[in-house]
Amino acid sequence: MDHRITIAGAGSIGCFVGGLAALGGNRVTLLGRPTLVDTVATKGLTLTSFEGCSEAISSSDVAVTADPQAAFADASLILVTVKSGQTEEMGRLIATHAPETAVVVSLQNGLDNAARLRAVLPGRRIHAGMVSFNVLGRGDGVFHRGTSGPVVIEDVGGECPLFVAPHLDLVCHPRMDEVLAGKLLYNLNNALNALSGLTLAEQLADRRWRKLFAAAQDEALAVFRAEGLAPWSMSKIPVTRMPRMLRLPNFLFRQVAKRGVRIDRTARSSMWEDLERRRPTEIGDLQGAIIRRGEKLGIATPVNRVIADAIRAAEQAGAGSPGLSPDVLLSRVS
Ligand SMILES: NC(=O)C1=CN([C@@H]2O[C@H](COP(=O)(O)OP(=O)(O)OC[C@H]3O[C@@H](n4cnc5c(N)ncnc54)[C@H](OP(=O)(O)O)[C@@H]3O)[C@@H](O)[C@H]2O)C=CC1
Ligand SMILES: CC(C)(CO)C(=O)C(=O)O
Repeated sequence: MDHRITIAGAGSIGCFVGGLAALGGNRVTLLGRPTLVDTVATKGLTLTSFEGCSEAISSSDVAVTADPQAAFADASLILVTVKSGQTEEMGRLIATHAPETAVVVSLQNGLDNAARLRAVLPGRRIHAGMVSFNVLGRGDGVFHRGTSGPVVIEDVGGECPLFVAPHLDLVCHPRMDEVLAGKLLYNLNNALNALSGLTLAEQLADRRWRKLFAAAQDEALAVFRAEGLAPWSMSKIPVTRMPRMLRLPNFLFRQVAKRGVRIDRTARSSMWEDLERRRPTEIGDLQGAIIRRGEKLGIATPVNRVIADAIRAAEQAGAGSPGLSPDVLLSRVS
């Protein structure tokens, strides 16, 4: 079915998913900041991918505006793609401007963005969602996908708002708490990648960074286990086995990693981009979620705390990625 889709917060994920949805025949409107509006209105979008594909979407095939009233007026499906810190604000814009019948899907990282939307949009149809792949903006309306994986949308009582979008693998799942817990386990590396200043491929090639990532995952897995939550695996490698895999020596890790998420040479975490652009990061919704849940359960999370503190220091310094050595963090956790 063709939808009238509004992208609520057009940045990396919003432009990529929205652009492909436009290519799939949906009527798409991007709600974005004025600079993005100017760029897309003049240059359209160019979407490239680690698989080598490249799609151009002309400005006549996708509407773009900074005006929430115009963006939401006749939406049938709203994809929320703002950072977690802006969820409530975007929810309130939806409450004011969007038809009651519009279905809302959160395509954000973190565990509870759909719940936050439900709190500001009572009575509306809200679905959690999860984008497993990475997208970075390259300027001039170009957005590049650097890793593999599906988009997962919550099946609520047999209803799941799928839409046509070439190149996207869209799937439904009834247990988004498990899917989002599985994604959070990957996202625990966002901060490490941002602190390293390296590409994901360079950073994960270094066993010292992988040991930090594994230790952060161990803490999160202990929290999820205590909560009775079984995290979903995004790749053929069961997510519960990832800490062991990450600790392998380089030559073995390289072999096993071939079965996991595919990563191209340019990909970096969205948190790296946040630091570089001097924007607040989502650390409170990633490491922070594990720290808070651990506190409630009496489970210690010292590694995630060290990582979160380092990100907060980098945010305050406002100088982009600090380009830390993993040894600095390892000395703080041991
Ligand atoms: N990038 C990635 O690879 C991935 C990201 N995600 C998740 O997806 C979500 C979105 O991330 P990402 O796409 O990177 O974020 P971006 O910051 O690139 O995109 C969000 C955009 O929305 C804009 N925005 C916020 N509020 C408004 C508003 N009221 N009106 C118009 N524009 C607005 C923001 O502008 P401004 O910055 O000025 O506020 C920003 O440009 C996050 O939760 C992230 O964790 C998930 C998987 C991968
Ligand atoms: C890198 C990736 C795909 C997984 O951690 C991500 O979600 C992000 O950059 O925010």
